[in-house]
Amino acid sequence: MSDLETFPDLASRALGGGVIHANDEFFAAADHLVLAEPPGFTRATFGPKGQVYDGWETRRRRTPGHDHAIVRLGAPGVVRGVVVDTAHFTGNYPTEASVEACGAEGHPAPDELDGWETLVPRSPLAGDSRNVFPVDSGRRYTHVRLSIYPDGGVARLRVHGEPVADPRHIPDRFLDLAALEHGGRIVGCSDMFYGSPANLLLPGQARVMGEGWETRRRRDDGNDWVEVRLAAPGRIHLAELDATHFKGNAPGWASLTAVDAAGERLELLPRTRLQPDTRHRFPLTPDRDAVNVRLDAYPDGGLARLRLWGRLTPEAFAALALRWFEALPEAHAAALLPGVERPLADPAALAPLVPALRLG
Ligand SMILES: NC(=O)NC(NC(N)=O)C(=O)[O-]
Repeated sequence: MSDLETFPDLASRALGGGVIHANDEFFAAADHLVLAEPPGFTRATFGPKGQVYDGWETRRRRTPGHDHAIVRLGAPGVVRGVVVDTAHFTGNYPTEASVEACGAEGHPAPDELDGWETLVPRSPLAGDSRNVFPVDSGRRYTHVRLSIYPDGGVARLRVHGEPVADPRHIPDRFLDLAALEHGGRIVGCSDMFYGSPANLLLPGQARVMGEGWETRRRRDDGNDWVEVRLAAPGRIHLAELDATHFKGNAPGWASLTAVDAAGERLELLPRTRLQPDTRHRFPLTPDRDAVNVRLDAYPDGGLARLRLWGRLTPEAFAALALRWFEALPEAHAAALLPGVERPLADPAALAPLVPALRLG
């Protein structure tokens, strides 16, 4: 895994990303760009329009110009890099591509988006390849626009980055502190033989076993584990250990251990029996706030999702609100709080936008 791929794909359908516009989809629908699974290909498979591709493919241009598609990110955030994957496009890949992004308020239609900023300038592409472009912007974007020159096919567009949660979507400072879309992430794991632990933190329910975290069969006396860095420090009140789809391979037992800001360990859930194919909920009453949580699975097995519902400390909520506002693109920040200078000296300046800051 490259360094870039340790950041989640903000555009992925698995996080709720979607293609909201493409000027041409003659050969293959742009919706394929954000599918989580790697692109496939079956040679000499022809539909009514031509060869079937698992990607976005436009017709051969006979007029000047270029083609483009717009993706709404599943989790808005700071982009660290983009992968324009031309897998299986050999005689029909675009010779160049560029990527722009913007930050929008609310739920805009494609033609209402503006303030596009360049993430990747017009750059050459290789065919049947992962074309990797590091991005150094620091801004929080909600949409990206892929332009291809002059036309052709792209299998996937990966937009790796750090999700930045909107504090206005966190009522009463209560949220799933482990969720990828809020900024939770995996920082350690004993085994990911059959499935990535990052799947545990995705939204929604897994459709099949392959959408969860699964280890190989253990043949020693140890046990498997995964460690989560919470989106921000908070008090966990409900843990959800979802073993849905794991019927012959759910862990027999599980425990949860938190680490607080001082590095002290805190037992959240003692070793507890699990049932196969079951969504377990455990109300918790810890006396301290957590920063990291380790899930131990005994002895091995798989889980579909891990949710750690809890309340952010007032300081953590203020820090999260500040991070969000400081990362907004210039025009977006100015539209929300006209005349306010950044960096903000005090997060209280955000109270007109984020009333929960007043509750302290
Ligand atoms: N063999 C092809 O892939 N041809 C064409 N594309 C499709 N999808 O048939 C083309 O013109 O790029």
